[in-house]
Amino acid sequence: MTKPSKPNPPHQPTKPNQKVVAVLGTGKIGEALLSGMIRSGRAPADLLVTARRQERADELRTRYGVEPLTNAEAAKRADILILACKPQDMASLLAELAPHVSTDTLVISAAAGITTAFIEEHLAAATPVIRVMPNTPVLVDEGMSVISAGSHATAADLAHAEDVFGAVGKTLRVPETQQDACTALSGSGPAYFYFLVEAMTDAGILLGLPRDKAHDLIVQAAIGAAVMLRDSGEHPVKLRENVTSPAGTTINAIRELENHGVRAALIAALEAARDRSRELATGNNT
Ligand SMILES: NC(=O)C1=CN([C@@H]2O[C@H](COP(=O)(O)OP(=O)(O)OC[C@H]3O[C@@H](n4cnc5c(N)ncnc54)[C@H](O)[C@@H]3O)[C@@H](O)[C@H]2O)C=CC1
Ligand SMILES: O=C(O)[C@@H]1CCC=N1
Repeated sequence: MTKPSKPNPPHQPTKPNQKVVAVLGTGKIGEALLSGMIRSGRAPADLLVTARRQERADELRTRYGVEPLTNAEAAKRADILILACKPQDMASLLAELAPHVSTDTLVISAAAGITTAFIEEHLAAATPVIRVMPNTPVLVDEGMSVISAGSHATAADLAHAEDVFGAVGKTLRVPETQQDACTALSGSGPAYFYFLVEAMTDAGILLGLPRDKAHDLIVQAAIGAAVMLRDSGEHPVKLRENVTSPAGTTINAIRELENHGVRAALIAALEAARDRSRELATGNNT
């Protein structure tokens, strides 16, 4: 593949060292990242977005003051491209971008399953590519973004990725071989907690509580438990034991969770998510 060069004149960022970042595919995670970058102090003038529908482009301009462009224009102007389309749309997006991405553009994919090798094959040789698996709590600056370098990404490229994603939560570097597992645990992770809250709220209804009270109680229990998990330094088993009084209420609930195979269900669920991530690797899986 021939090596395209950057257009002249380049986009001028508002700060001399500020990279221009483009989000290509501004759905749920793309918009969450965009809003996070703005909250973290990036000027809307240094942020570019692309959207397939005009209505969506107008919405993003109004909401964030960013400039919606075509994918080709964004690829020409940005220093960093964040690809946030579905894995199934990745091949066609890359085909559209390839003639316009120069080898000094950092390409970051947030798509589940899609490997850095797959992206590298579609772009000019030596294009730096990084795979990142964020999660939706980037919306509240409590995201977890798991980062792996492709074969041409440098330490400076990784630092740029950590700069972008670190502004909206934590980051963790892993070998790319662990990305499918991390996608199952962390990328999809928030959904499991929402599912548990939903189910426990239903349990509260069964026990006769109004839905809003049941919801508030479970959400606060979740927040308290999460903060203790993060800050107490205690193992989760110890934290659970501290709640579980002899001949008390909690142990009766735990026995039912074990009887119903909840632990095994969670292990199977995450394995299924990991397998789906692997299936999506080629992007052509519906
Ligand atoms: N939703 C989540 O919690 C997470 C999603 N991801 C990944 O992020 C990606 C997007 O997921 P969602 O935001 O949930 O999906 P979504 O369906 O909300 O967003 C995808 C967006 O990409 C746009 N798009 C598709 N092809 C395009 C193209 N050629 N040019 C410009 N825009 C294009 C669509 O119009 C849509 O707005 C997926 O690859 C997913 O694996 C990663 C981590 C977490
Ligand atoms: O469900 C999905 O495929 C995406 C990737 C991780 C979270 N959401």
